Parts: sequence; C-alpha cells; structure tokens
Amino acid sequence: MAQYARTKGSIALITLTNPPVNALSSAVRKGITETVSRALNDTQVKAVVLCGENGQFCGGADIKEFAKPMSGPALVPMIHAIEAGEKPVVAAIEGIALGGGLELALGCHYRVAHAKARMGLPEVTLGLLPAAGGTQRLPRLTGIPTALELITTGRHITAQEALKLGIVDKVTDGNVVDAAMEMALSVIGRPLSPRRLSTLSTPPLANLDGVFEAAMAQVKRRSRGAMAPVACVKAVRAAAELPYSQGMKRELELMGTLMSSGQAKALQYCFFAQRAVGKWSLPNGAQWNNSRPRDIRTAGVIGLGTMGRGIVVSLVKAGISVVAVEMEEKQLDLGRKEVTGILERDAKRRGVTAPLHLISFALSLQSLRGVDLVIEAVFEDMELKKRVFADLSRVCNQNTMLCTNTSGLDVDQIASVTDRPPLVVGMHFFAPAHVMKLLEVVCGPRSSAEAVATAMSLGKRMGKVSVAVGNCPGFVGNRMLKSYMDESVFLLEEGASPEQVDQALEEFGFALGIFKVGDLSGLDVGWRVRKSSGLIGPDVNPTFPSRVRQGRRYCPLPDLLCEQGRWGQKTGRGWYLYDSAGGRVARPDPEIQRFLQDYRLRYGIPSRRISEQEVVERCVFALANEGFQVLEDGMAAGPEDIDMVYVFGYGWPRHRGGPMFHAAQVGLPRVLQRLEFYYRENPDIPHLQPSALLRRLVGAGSPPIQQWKQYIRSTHSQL
Ligand SMILES: CC/C=C\C=C\CC(=O)SCCNC(=O)CCNC(=O)[C@H](O)C(C)(C)COP(=O)(O)OP(=O)(O)OC[C@H]1O[C@@H](n2cnc3c(N)ncnc32)[C@H](O)[C@@H]1OP(=O)(O)O
Repeated sequence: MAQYARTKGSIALITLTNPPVNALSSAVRKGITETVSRALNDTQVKAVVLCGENGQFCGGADIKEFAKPMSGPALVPMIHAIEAGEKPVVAAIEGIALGGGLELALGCHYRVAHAKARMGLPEVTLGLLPAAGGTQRLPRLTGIPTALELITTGRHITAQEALKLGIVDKVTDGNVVDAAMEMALSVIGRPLSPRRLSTLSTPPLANLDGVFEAAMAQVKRRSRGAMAPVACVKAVRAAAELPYSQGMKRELELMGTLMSSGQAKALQYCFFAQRAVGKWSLPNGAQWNNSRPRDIRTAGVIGLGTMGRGIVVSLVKAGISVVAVEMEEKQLDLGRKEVTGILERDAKRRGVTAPLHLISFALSLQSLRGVDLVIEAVFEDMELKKRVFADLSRVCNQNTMLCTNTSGLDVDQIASVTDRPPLVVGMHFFAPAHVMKLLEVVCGPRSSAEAVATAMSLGKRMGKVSVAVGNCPGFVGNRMLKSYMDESVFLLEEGASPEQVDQALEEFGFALGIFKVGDLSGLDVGWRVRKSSGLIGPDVNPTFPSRVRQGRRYCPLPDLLCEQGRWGQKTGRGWYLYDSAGGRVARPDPEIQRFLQDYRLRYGIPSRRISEQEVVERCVFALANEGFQVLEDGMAAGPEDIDMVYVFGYGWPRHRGGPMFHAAQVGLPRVLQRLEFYYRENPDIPHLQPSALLRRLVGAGSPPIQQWKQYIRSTHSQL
C-alpha cells in the first residue's frame, strides 16, 4: 500500500497508506519497493517525494508482524535501493517518523519536516535496535554522541531539534508535501554522493574508547538488566569502527539476538497492553467507545500533602484550572510554596512560562462550589474521608463529580455518604503524583459509565496510564503487593537479610528492593494501617501465638522495628542505616543483623541459608498468584491491566512484561509446581496456595496470555 502519482511534470509522489500510522507492513514495503522502482525507471521522472497519508509520515515497522514469520520485501534492501538510486528522493515528514519510518527517511537524500513533526528511533523501548541501517546512518549524520543518546533512549525529538542536529534539512509551517516538492525541484541535477549517508564516515571523535565506555556504563546502570540498550551501544560502536557494510552485518547480528529474546517479546507485549488498558468496559455493557467523558475545565483538590500537591501539578500541567484547598493556613502556605516551586522548575527546564495563573488556593470547601470535578486527597482515614464527602455533597453543584484519591479504602462506602453515588469514583495516584505514570481508576458498584469515562480520560490528559480496577481492599496494585511484602518479611524470619532480599529483587530488575522501598516511603505508614485493621493493638487475641493473626501467618518484625522509632529514611534508620534523618544512601546496619538473630532465637525459628532463586520465586510467584485471584474475583479486566499496574506503578522491570506475563514466560506449569512446593513447606501462608485460575490454565495446556480471559469463572466481576 503505497500510492504512486506523477505531479509537476517530473516529480513522482509516493504516499504510504496504512492507517492509523502508516506502519511498514509487508504490503507497504511491497508498495514502496514497486513504486520506487517505477519512479527510478520512468525517464520522465526527475525526482521523488515520499510522504505518508493522513498527516503521518510513518510509525515504523508494523509491530504486530514481529510475532509472525517474515514475509514480503525486507526493509534494508528497500532503503538501500532508494539511497543508491540516481534520482533525488525527498522525505516529506509530517506527524511522525519513528523507528523504521525515520530509517526510511535517512535513506532518502533530503528531509523536509513539518514544524509539529516528531522523530525518533524508539526501537530500544521494544527490546530492539534500529536495524534498517539506523545505527549506521544516524552516527554518520549527527556524530556519535548524539546518535548514542537518541538510539539508547529512544527519545522523540521535535522538528526544530532535528533541524539543529542536521537530521532534517528544512522545517516548514505550511504544507510539507509542497515544501518537499519545491526542494525536489531545486536539487534536480545536483550530485547525490554527499547525500548518501551510508557512504560517509562518522565525524571524528577524540577519546572514542572513553565515550563508548561511558555510554556502556550509563546504559547498564539505567537499564537494570535490559539487553537492548547494551546492543544499541555495540551497534553504534560498529558504525564508528567498521566500514558501513561490516557495520550493517553487526547490526543484523545484534538484532537477531534481540529479536528472539524474551525481553523483546515482553516489551512488545507492554506496547500493546498499554494501549489495551484504555479500552475499559463495565459489566453493564458500558465501555470506552460508547461512554462519553465530561469535558473537565475546572477541578478542586482537597489536601495539600505530598499526594495533593502532585495531583494539583498534574492537573495544571494538563491545562485545567485548579482550586487547591487546605484547612490550615500553615499547610496551605507550605503547599502553595511546593506546588509553585515544582511548576516553576518544570517550566524553566522546558523553557516555557509556568502556568501559575491556573491555580488558586483557598481555606474553605466553599470555594469548590462551581468546579467540574473534585479530587479529595486527605489522610487515608475512612471517617475523615466520609466527613469530607458529606460536606462536598452539600457544597458542590449537583453535577460536580467527586473523586477520592485512596490507596485501598472502600469507594462505595465513601460514595454512600453523598447525594450522588453514580458520580463518585476512586482515582488512586502514586507518589509523587506528578511523576508516576499510573492511575488506578476505581469503579465502585454504583459509579456511572460517564464518571468512569471522565476519570479515565482525565488520567490520559494528565499523561497517565489509566487502568480501570474493581473496588476491593487495596484495589489491584496494593492488594497484590501485600503478598509480595509478606513473603519478603517471612524470608527475614527464616534467615535472609534485608540487603540479600533487596539484591535478589534488584538483580531481577526491580528499580529498588522491597526493603529500600519501605524505608523510602516510611515504615510508619503500613504500621498505622495494620493498627487500624486490628492486626496490632488491643484487638489482637492474646491467646494466639504472636506469629499468627487473623488465621494466617503474621510477621511482627516491621512492627517491632517501628516501635524502636526506625521508620525509614525520615528517621535516618529503618531496614537500613542512613547518614542522617532524610538521608538517601542506604547502608546495611549490623544492629539489624542482631535484631533479626534475637528475634529468631526468641521465637525458636531456625535460621537457614536462602538462595536468590527462593527469594525471587517466593516474592514474585506469590505476587502473580494473587494476580490470578484478582482476575478470578473480577477486579481487573485482564492480565494486561495487572501488568500495566505493576510496570507503571510499582517499578516492575518492563523488559519482563509484568507479573502475569512473567508467569506465562516462565511457564505456568513451573509456577504452579513451585507454588505447590512452597505452600507444602509453609501451609500457614494462604497466598502461596495456587489459585484455582492458575490450575485451570495449566489444566487447559497453558493457553497464551491473550486467551486467559476465557478461563476466568468470575461470578461477580466488577469489570
Ligand atoms: C530488520 C528489521 C528492520 C527494521 C526494524 C524496525 C523496527 C521498528 O520500526 S520498530 C517500530 C518503531 N516504532 C515505534 O516504536 C512507534 C510505536 N508507536 C507509537 O509510539 C505511537 O503509537 C505513535 C505512533 C506515537 C502514535 O501515538 P498515539 O497517537 O498516542 O496513538 P496510539 O494509540 O499509540 O496508536 C494508534 C494505533 O496505532 C497502532 N500502532 C502504532 N504504531 C504502530 C506500529 N509501529 N505498528 C503497529 N501498530 C502500531 C497502535 O497499536 C494503536 O492501535 P489500536 O488498535 O488503535 O490500539
């Protein structure tokens, strides 16, 4: 699918047609190959312009085809034919030129871009490298440092930046195809050799070894075990050190290794899963494409603690006018200072003016009367939240949507104190809310389709990945996290140290080990929750052994730590030791070793050597097992939703696809067998008991993850 037309007498116009992004499917590659050959062989044609239909140049290779056997003409010879041809070819870049799309443009002799176009080589985010000559042509054009940065990060750049870097020759505000035609006419007859990037040498660079060593160290530090960024550095190094043809061989070889890797499959799964979670549906038939979101222009935020501040910043950056409310003047001033500071720093970084005119600060809920939507972000306390919602019900217009930022409380109970339960939803942000990409949209049993649609679309406007989840304690993310955290402390009881557990999890790919995360977010938070849920305090039955609570194994280690005032970074001591209160650098603390030894002695628990494999399996398989239960309970629509919650909200390594994808990749029979083994060893830990859905899937021969939904027997699905 590429259309051919002859215009202006001597110009052949080739238009890529494959909506929505003109991806280079086998049909498109065939179309380009044929039309380019036609243009080169037509003696009337003096130059060629290549563009894309519907304002999009090209979104790169068709990612859906990666899972199938290759068919149709290959990209590399197709691009080579364009570059080697004896007629000038100009790429007219509108919308996007990404991945193979930019590589195609780099094979052209000239490039003209629309001012709003975006370009980039994002293959690394799909576990690949730009293997249609991108790793060899770009360094020859921009020099090695720029090419290294663009290829290893996959960053999209604007047309203006592309012009500065020499990636495009001209930027226009007007019709890009007209501008490309004009350029094509003006270059007819000029020598093409200097425009063939593959024939150039990379610009000389002093200290080549140093540059590549630093780049390699940086990607290894950033990528936490991801293979693609490392391969990208190797491929660019080949461009610097080898002739083009040998560089291309190296590129192909490295691509071959990546293409067949589990990491590329995981990252490509993430690409589609991220898009799939936007396509929500409710049991009553309402869904993303039949429910209209409201147009939100003004919003109120109640509570200017860490979460509230981040929410205000996210809303303002999305262009929404915000009224930020605090009850105490001192807190309000502090919040104002913080929010203003974040917005000013962000604007400075982006070279724009901070949109401070969009925020007003107030000390009373009355100021929220006329807003379209309110997000409450007060303390995680049901009685307090209910009081706020009852007040909001009185104060706000009848039509105002009311949202609660809660990390696990019952949204329906909160809705029940209002006069408008259908207009109440949960919006669970993750700290810091202006940075973290995840938003769990909690659909209460009475939340209307319009309210869910509005919260989902508002999340998207704020740049979040919004995932619709059911209303159960902890929703999806925190509910699953409980099993993972419980396993980590049980491992301490049995002989592991916090640094050993963290190291195993970080090797697996988590940004931070679980104990470092605990210290960072404050150990007192969970302590307060455990007290309010009756796990600690007067409600605990004194006749029960203290390592059993509410009928299951319980580890009091975190409580004992909190009793000692070790609340994490904020107190300078937690599972680790820090230089001072608020310190960030975690050091192992010998006192913790003694504390653990005393504890084991007191409870008569024999200490044993725990392998890295056991740490990862017990934590990660327990997490996935709870995920299967979440699916069975109808609290997440599919495994993709769970995986996106973990990738975007909990530091799960994207190149492992998410806990459910990881379970599928390890093999469901293996996961089942390991869970059975650990459950046999620990019959007092119910979350190690394999879920019925996992057993059913294994019984059905472990169907691919895309088919799991067919095996869910949820009788009360909320999604
Ligand atoms: C030897 C091998 C040689 C060469 C190898 C080359 C490798 C590549 O080229 S890999 C592909 C590189 N390209 C990309 O990574 C771009 C991926 N796409 C995007 O980043 C975005 O989709 C976007 C193009 C910036 C558009 O974003 P947005 O406007 O937000 O829309 P989306 O919802 O993301 O996408 C709409 C629709 O299009 C589908 N899609 C997008 N890109 C591709 C693609 N490259 N292949 C197949 N499908 C693509 C996307 O899935 C959406 O589909 P829906 O069904 O509507 O959900």
